[in-house]
Formats: sequence, C-alpha cells, structure tokens
Amino acid sequence: MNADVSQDPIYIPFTGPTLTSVPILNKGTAFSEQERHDFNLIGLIPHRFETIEEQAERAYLQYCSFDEPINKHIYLRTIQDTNETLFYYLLQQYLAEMMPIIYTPTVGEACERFSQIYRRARGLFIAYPERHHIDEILHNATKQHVKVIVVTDGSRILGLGDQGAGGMGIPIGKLSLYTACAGISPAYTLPIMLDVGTDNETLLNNPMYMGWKHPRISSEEYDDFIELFVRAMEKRWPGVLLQFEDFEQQKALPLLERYQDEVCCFNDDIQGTAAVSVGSLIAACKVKNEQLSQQTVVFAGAGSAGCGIAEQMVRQMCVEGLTEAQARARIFMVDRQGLLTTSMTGLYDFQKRLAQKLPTGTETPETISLQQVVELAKPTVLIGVSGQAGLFSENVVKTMHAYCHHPIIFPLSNPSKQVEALPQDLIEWTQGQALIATGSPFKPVQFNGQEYVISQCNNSYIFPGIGLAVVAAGITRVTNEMMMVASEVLAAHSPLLNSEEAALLPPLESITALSKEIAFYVAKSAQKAGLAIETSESVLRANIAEHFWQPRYRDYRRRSV
Ligand SMILES: O=C([O-])CC(=O)C(=O)O
Ligand SMILES: [Mg+2]
Repeated sequence: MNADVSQDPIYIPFTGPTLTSVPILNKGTAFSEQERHDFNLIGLIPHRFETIEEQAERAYLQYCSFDEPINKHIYLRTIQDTNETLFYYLLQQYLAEMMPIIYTPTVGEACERFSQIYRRARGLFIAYPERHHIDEILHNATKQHVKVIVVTDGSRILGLGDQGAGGMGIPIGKLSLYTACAGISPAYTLPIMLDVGTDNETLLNNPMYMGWKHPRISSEEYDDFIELFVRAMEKRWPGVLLQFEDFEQQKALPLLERYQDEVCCFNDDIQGTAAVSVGSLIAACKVKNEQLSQQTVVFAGAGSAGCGIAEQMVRQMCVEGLTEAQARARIFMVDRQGLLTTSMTGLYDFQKRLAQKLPTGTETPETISLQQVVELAKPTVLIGVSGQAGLFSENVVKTMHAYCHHPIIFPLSNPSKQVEALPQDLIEWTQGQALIATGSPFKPVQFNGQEYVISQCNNSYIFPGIGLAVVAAGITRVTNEMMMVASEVLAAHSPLLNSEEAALLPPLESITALSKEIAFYVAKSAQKAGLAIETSESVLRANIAEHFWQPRYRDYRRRSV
C-alpha cells in the first residue's frame, strides 16, 4: 500500500503578504498561531483562528446574499482566486447547488460578460502577437507541475458562438470540475486561452474588450500557431493531458485528428460529449430492455459534437453485432440544410460519413426537414446538439411519440437558453413517457402527481474521471476505446436500472465515486493497450486514491529560499 502523504506538512519558501496572495497556499484566518509566527503573518489577518468549516459558513452566508447567478459566480471566482482550498471545500459541501453557478449555464454568461466582470488573472493568455514569447509565457505560469490543461480559442463557446478572449471562462470552469468531481489537485491544472482574435463584432466594438482586437487569423497562420503551442507545451510539461474545448466546427475535428496520436489529448465536445451521451443511451435502452443497436436515431445538429456522438454510437452498435453499414443506416443527421444525404455538396468529411443514401429514383424535395425525417424514419431516439432553442416543437415530439411509446429525447444544447425543448414540455407532450436528459441542469418536472428528475447528460460525468486516470496511471494517449469504457461504467451506474422512480444518471453527490470508477476501468484499458504504466489492480486503486486531492489545509513548515 502507498503511504498516505496527504497529512504530511509542506515546506514553503514564501512569507507575509506573498504567502497570503498565493491562492493555492493561502489559508486566511486558518493559519495556526505557530504558522503566523513562522511566516511573518501576525497582524496581517484578524486575531481569531478559524477552521475551514467556520470559514465556509461565512462564505456560504455571503454567497446566499447574492440573488443573481452571475453575482454568485463572481463571488465564488473571487474566493477561488484568493483561497483555492476554501473554494473547493465549499464546492464539496454544495456541489449540486454550485455546479450550475461555476459551470453551465452561468459560465456562459460569465464568458459573454468576461471583460465587464473581470477581477483578476487566472491561467495563461497566449495572444497571437506574443507568439514569439511562447516559452517565456509558459514559464510565467504560476504553477510548475502542470498535469492537466484545458485550452480554448473561444471560437464556439457552448451554444453562444465566438466569445473571443471571454472564452477563458470555460477552461477555468472545466478545470474546477476536474478538481471538484475527480480530485485532481488544483496545483496540477492550468487553463489556457489562445487569443487568435475574434470575429464577434459586438466584442470588437466594445471599448472594454480585453482580448486582441483583431479579426480571427487565417487558417494557415492558425495551424502554425497551434503547432507552435503544442510543441512548446510538450517541451514545458512532457506528457501533460491536453483537453481541447469549444473550438469551432471546422477546427475541432482536424485538430483532434492531427494530435490524438502525437500527444496525450482529447476533444471534450467531440469525445466527452459522445461518451456521456452513449453512456446515457445505453442506460436508457437497458431500462427499456433493449439494445442501442435496435434504435433508430435522429440528430438535430450535425456539427462536430453531433457527428462525434453518432460515430461513437456506430462503434457501440457494432460491438452489439451490427455491421458498420447497418449501424450507419439507423442514424439520421439533420442540420440547417435538412437531412444530410450523400447527394448533397459542401459537406465536411466527418458529415459525409454519416450522410444517408436515399434509394435510387427517390423524388426528394430540396430539403428534408426535421419534421419530415421524424415522420419517415420513425426514430426511437432524438438528440439535440443544434444550439437552437425550441427546435423540438410540439409537432415533432408528438409525431415521434405516435410511433414510439417510450421515446428517448436528449436536448443537449447548452446553456439552458439554447435548449431544443424544455423538459416540462417534453413530459407533457408525451404524457410522461419520454426518457429525457439535458445538457444543462433543469429542475424536476411535476406531471399528473408524479415527479420526474431530469438528468444532466453533460460531459462532466466523463472528463474528470479520464483526467484522474491519466494522472494516476501515467496514460500516454487518450483513445476512443477508453471513451467507450467510460460510457459503459456510466451506464452501469444508472440509478434507473434499480428503481423505476430514479433518475437516468447518478446524482451529483456520487460523482466523485463514479469518477474513481471511470478512472480505474479507463486506466485498466490503457494498461491493456500498452498506453499506461503496468500495475496490479490493487496498486492501481491505491494510486487513484492517493492522487485524489482533498480540500483540507496542510501544515506548513518554513523552507529557506
Ligand atoms: O460545457 C458544457 O456544459 C458542455 C460542453 O462542453 C459544451 O456545451 O460545449
Ligand atoms: Mg464544450
């Protein structure tokens, strides 16, 4: 067994205001009398020593004094930037309440209003005009032992489009979940914003905008810049896990394909969303005593997220015994231009693979709408990744329900204001028969005297556990196979499999336990593939437990510089 090092003292070279200004080390009033003497802190903090529980009580009272979610967000971010241990302690106590504040949907507004609500820098901003200083920038990071990076270029933030430098809210929020949901020490995490300009006119015309006021760079400049970044990052922190987040459609998949075999990376919107969606679908099918390979699936939205989910479904259907052609024939992708068909021009490569071949001689109208596809294909599963609010109309949903008694409907677009249909409406239109999961959180729905818990089918069920696996087992590459394993673990933990009244996905209260399970099975699959350090199962479990950081103050001892 590995020794528990989480109780050992830490040796600190800083004193006085320098120490209290480092968020990861600051304890505020929780510095002991001895530490106050040893680190020149006497008089810099109020007299009375407080425990983290007492500090959290005050912080929670202050948090509750704000009515608007965005103000709660700003308040929590301020605590994160002053005392990270207290921030994560609060999240641990109130995860279900605070997750929508630090993550979707409120983080969307925080990105949109980034320059207005800005308080203090966090992470790294790598602006294109400063690219020649990239090594210096990476060395300026306040953290030395980075193991997980979330990077965005702000070009497609949730369903909110180009948010330029404001997109930084997303890497910050995602990394908070790495810690809150999977115990990755905040000392190991680093959010990065690649500021390559913005095409958002509102931002360019906003005198307060804090990013590089310039249209987005050309794709050639862009590719060179990303290459520069990836190489510099690998040199600075070899083996670091790189999560690509919220890159626009035409960039996301090419970037993933270019780097997935070269560095330890994944794209959360493609692979994380696919894993959580397929996991939720496997669970929903099990509830109906069916398999995924028996479903007919319609997607509204054929971007990189939608196509990523569809490809993962194809893999799962093949595992269940279908041929690839049979699997693809069961999946219908509908985008702005209607159903994707092989006769269409101008499709991306990743869309072409999922386009439907219509029987020869079929008279087709210019576009085949979502409503028509639902009428013709009679889907049992409807997935929304369109970013278009209200797209699942009453007519679409009732048509689907007419052919399928228990339709599975996942309106996944984020944040909440972009959702394809409100859960309340879906329950009413289907007389409570639909199995629903959404991308953003929604309150339970009351209908005919029954309460329906709405599960949040969000990649936050997946990526934290993947990160824990990488950190604890030294995984060198993230593969689709590992994502599939994560889906299976999620599906196996569906509470609905054990009780008809329960939710489709596990409650947030059990997400840390789930992340550890995902980490264990993902790491095992990586070991089998030769992509991680070989260990016995018990050592692997112990490594996962040891890497699981807890928000508790450690004792400090003085270290001379
Ligand atoms: O951040 C989220 O809630 C899920 C996600 O990755 C996205 O919508 O881009
Ligand atoms: Mg995303």
